[in-house]
Amino acid sequence: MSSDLTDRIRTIPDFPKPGIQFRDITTLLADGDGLRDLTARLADIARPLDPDLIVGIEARGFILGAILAQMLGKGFVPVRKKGKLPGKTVGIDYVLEYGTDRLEIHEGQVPQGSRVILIDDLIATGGTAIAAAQLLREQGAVLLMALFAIDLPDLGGMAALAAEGVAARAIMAFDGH
Ligand SMILES: O=P(O)(O)OC[C@H]1O[C@H](OP(=O)(O)OP(=O)(O)O)[C@H](O)[C@@H]1O
Ligand SMILES: Nc1ncnc2[nH]cnc12
Repeated sequence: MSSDLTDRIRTIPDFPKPGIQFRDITTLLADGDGLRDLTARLADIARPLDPDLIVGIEARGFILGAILAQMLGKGFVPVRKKGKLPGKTVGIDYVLEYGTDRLEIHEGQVPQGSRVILIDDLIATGGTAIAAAQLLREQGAVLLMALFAIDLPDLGGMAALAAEGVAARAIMAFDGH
């Protein structure tokens, strides 16, 4: 837990709907020291695992994931929401609070047997990360770890990932929704 980094996260009440405390990483990203310290800590966790690829989840996982991939000298692969990728895709449907959504990657960008680290800015219920993990495993990837800047432990996402056999780490934690 890093209080310095935590202090750089802005909390916006009632966004995008009443009762949600939105943990906004843009204030940390806009702070050069904060961005350097956060990405250094992510890289310290990821580097010893010697991944082949960093896979980031749309949208804020792209920012951290691309920086992490560059720091490690590895490639970056985006997991996008339905219909955004131009090439042939493989995907997975997953259940949201209301209805379903779909995550997709470009076919062939996560080769069978590749050792990958999955990254996103935040884990809440874990639904998004679990769907992405399942998609990667369906491609035959070895999922080394899921990494997050922020965990919301009250929503149980890290526990849900553990129940799926996915190792996971987060740099910061915030109480509440
Ligand atoms: O653990 P979960 O309950 O699945 O929630 C976590 C997801 O929610 C946020 O993305 P959001 O859905 O806001 O999409 P965006 O990054 O495209 O704005 C966050 O960046 C994670 O991807
Ligand atoms: N409280 C929250 N803040 C920012 N992103 C989120 N995604 C899901 N819950 C969130």
